[in-house]
Amino acid sequence: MDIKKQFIDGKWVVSESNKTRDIINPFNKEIIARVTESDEDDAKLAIAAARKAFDHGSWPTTPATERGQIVNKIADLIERDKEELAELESLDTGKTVEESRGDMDDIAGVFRYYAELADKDGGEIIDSPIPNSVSKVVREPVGVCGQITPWNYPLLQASWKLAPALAAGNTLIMKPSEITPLTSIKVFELMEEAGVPAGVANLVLGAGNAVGAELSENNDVDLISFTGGIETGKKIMRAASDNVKKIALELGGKNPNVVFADADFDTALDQAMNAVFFHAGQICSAGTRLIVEDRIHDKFVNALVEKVENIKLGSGFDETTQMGPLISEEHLNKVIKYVENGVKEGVTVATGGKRPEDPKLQDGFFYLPTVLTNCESKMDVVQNEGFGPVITVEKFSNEDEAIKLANDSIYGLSGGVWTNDIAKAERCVAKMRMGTVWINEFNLYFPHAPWGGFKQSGIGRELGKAGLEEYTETKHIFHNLKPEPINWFQ
Ligand SMILES: NC(=O)c1ccc[n+]([C@@H]2O[C@H](COP(=O)([O-])OP(=O)(O)OC[C@H]3O[C@@H](n4cnc5c(N)ncnc54)[C@H](O)[C@@H]3O)[C@@H](O)[C@H]2O)c1
Ligand SMILES: C[N+](C)(C)CC=O
Repeated sequence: MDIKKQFIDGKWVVSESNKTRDIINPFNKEIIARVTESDEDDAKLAIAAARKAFDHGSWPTTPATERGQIVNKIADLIERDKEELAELESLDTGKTVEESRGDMDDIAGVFRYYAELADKDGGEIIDSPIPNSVSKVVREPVGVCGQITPWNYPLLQASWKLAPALAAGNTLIMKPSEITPLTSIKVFELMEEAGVPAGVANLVLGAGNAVGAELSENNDVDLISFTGGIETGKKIMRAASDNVKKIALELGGKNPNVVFADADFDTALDQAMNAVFFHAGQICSAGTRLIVEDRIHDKFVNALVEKVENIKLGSGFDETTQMGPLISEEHLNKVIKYVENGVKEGVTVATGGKRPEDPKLQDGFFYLPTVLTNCESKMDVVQNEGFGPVITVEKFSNEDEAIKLANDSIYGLSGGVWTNDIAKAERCVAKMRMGTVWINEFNLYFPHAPWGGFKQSGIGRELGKAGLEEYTETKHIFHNLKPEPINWFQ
């Protein structure tokens, strides 16, 4: 089997360590690829290449329009190779190819959005309070950016970092999750084809505690942008403090989905299911905390259980599959323990709560879609991010109680409210402490609107104009048109 390589200073190379890692298909545990395993030394080489390209290369000062054209070309190439990319993503993650195709459309859209935005901020003239002066504000690239991504949306999360970083004129080193590097490798080939100069975009592969830690602590890195779990985020924050790097953190969520009795029942039900069982619940913004008004609670739960029991599990390459496996054995075991713990806390398993018995699913990391009822806000199962196909259900009797339950979390990534009462919806979302709130919708995102978390769900924003600003420094330039001595010290 060919060894897939890392990309440093415009060259595809194997790690000096000569170590490799096998990439596993979570549907059947087959080895689908073998990749070079980068280590700290590879990360240092990649950082040095990015530093050189930033300090001495042309990319930061290339006209923004030209940078935008290259970013746009990357979008063209992603669209050209969409099917190959989608199949790779599904092989690597287990998600259905249909989902992966949707991801690839979103990803191309992200590159196009930032290509378009690249030359739109020409700076700002300030009305200077000082006579005979010009005061202006410009935005410049931050410098060398370390970018670390998770396994659940490998290329989508990468695109949210790559596209704005390149459009703003930075150089970068990306480290994808060691479990799912395949589409990132492919997109670096496309970036090379699109004309991104050598050293501007570097790719290292390998473990977080080696390569990721080096990117986070190295003094030649100016910004670290991370998407992943809260505990890793805390480590990165600590490591980044040595040279006071800029940090952008997109962390987990434990997202409330509040359903009032006056909501459109069938739509709220369908979307509540989609909010958590899509991609087997391995979504930061999954609506894992269902909070239902007591008047409809039993009817809603019964209907949910009936629908959930019909979800079809299988290979992401089977067109009839609705839900694939979890990403790995390690993660499956975490989900099993998470539900077991809930049972010890006193929840009722309304459906699921175990691995499927279907003989065709025994080789994959499958877990049945699970509904847990009789849940209380203080329980670990309600507070901790299980990151699997598991929904907890709580009930409320009035608006204040619904908001209190929704906000009872260390996280603040996203949340939804279902009601046909417009004023009630607006009152609720005004009080919900989350970076994204949906009214009569769940889990929707697009490049134009910012994404990120309140509270411990993160720092900073991706997507939208804010996602580009993360990759810029603001500089004030003051020009005295009539300099004269001050004579203070005479
Ligand atoms: N907020 C968002 O937009 C968003 C999006 C996707 C995923 N997530 C979160 O990601 C998590 C799931 O992803 P995961 O399991 O891959 O997360 P993770 O934190 O285990 O790993 C994420 C990345 O960090 C690297 N890493 C691990 N230890 C490191 C260290 N010490 N220093 C530097 N890097 C290190 C990993 O190798 C991987 O590339 C969930 O919590 C999910 O909510 C958040
Ligand atoms: C940010 N999102 C929703 C694309 C993936 C979260 O895991």
